[in-house]
Amino acid sequence: MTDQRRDAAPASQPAPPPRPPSGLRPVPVPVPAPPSPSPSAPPASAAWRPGDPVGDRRFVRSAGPLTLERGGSLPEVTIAYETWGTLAPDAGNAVLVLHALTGDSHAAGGAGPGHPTPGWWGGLVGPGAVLDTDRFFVVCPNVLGGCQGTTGPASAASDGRPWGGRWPEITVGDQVRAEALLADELGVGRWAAVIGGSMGGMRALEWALAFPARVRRAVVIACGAAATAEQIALYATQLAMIRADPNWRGGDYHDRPPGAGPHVGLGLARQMGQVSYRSERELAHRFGNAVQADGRYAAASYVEHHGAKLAHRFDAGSYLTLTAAMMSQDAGRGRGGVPAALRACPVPVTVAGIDSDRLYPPRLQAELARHLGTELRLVPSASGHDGFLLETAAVGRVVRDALAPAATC
Ligand SMILES: CC(C)(COP(=O)(O)OP(=O)(O)OC[C@H]1O[C@@H](n2cnc3c(N)ncnc32)[C@H](O)[C@@H]1OP(=O)(O)O)[C@@H](O)C(=O)NCCC(=O)NCCS
Ligand SMILES: CC(=O)OCC[C@H](N)C(=O)O
Repeated sequence: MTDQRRDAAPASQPAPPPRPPSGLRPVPVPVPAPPSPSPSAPPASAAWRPGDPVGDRRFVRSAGPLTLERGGSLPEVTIAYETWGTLAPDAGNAVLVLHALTGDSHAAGGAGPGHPTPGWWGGLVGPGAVLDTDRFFVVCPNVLGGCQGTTGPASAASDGRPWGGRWPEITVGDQVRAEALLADELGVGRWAAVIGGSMGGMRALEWALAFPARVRRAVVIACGAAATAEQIALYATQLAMIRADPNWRGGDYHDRPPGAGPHVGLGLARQMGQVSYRSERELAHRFGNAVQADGRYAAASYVEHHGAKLAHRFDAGSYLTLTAAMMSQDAGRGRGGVPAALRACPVPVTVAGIDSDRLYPPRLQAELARHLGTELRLVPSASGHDGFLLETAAVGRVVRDALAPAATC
């Protein structure tokens, strides 16, 4: 596989001089850092076999093609994943944890080789934790279309060149069918639970609908049944920002020199996304209309920081294909519509939302809960949508309650 972060920002730029906030500042240049080879890609060595470890990650490769919902297929799919705990002989203790848009397989554990940051749900996974690894075998795969080891636009296609602009449109259903290949490989016939937030929640729901016999319980957090007009509008604008970057080149930039990718467009898309991930109240409280010593609005500086940070660690092609998959999310597609699909779901589903979430507002989880015939758990948080990552104690209680019946099954 190739370097999966070719859109990473170029090396050192001098800090711009302070200027008065005009609202018309030029496009910010991402914070400098030398692009490094992706720590997540499987070794290119011919000796590499599926399952061989890289850092804490392991990899499986599909035996054949993955047929895609929108047409076409991926001839071969590699899935990067991590596990914690021990799989019981009957495989009945396996729990699938699914990450959101820019997460990865590192749900728990410290930073280290292959992992620039600690696990994104570290408070929930571990010995004695809600997802008690003395009891459960926890599995977290990197999503199809991602850039942390699983096949995505930055990966090599059959001709050895990056997929780039040839990468096909994928859906949430395709992502889940790729994850089912991993379950097969691990020998997990039925998950004790499938759990996810945001884009991970969409996949947890899809697992329950597409593979009900393989899911004992699902926990669906901070998402809806189908993309809303506002989400589509926000996402479409973010995709346009990436495509408007001249370095996007129709998606064919992965074999260009490091730093020559569309990191400006990706950073702008993340800036916009970042606003939607947090609550208006939180931004007002944290930043108000304060101007920093460098002359920038604190709120602008904050989103620029997040845009720059993502441009260093994520692939623009992955951001685009994953965002497009969320835009096309519709749990009722091919199932007679959302109400019918949810009413027919035989899997017990726990539905939770973040009370200040403006991107996936609680009305969406209320709709899910109503049609699924379950109650809605609302997590109080000032942090908006990102509350599913930040409110680990409250989210942990939701997961703990959902898993309680598993002890007696
Ligand atoms: C988990 C997550 C929601 C963080 O939320 P958080 O802790 O509330 O963080 P905040 O929104 O307060 O942002 C903090 C950052 O903004 C910076 N910041 C705050 N105010 C700022 C300002 N006025 N100007 C510039 N930067 C500012 C902080 O310095 C900090 O920088 P750092 O993250 O580089 O240390 C976020 O990291 C995320 O979305 N992660 C993606 C999911 C994930 O974990 N992926 C795995 C990564 S491999
Ligand atoms: C829509 C979605 O998956 O949002 C996730 C936001 C989170 N901060 C992330 O970067 O993954």
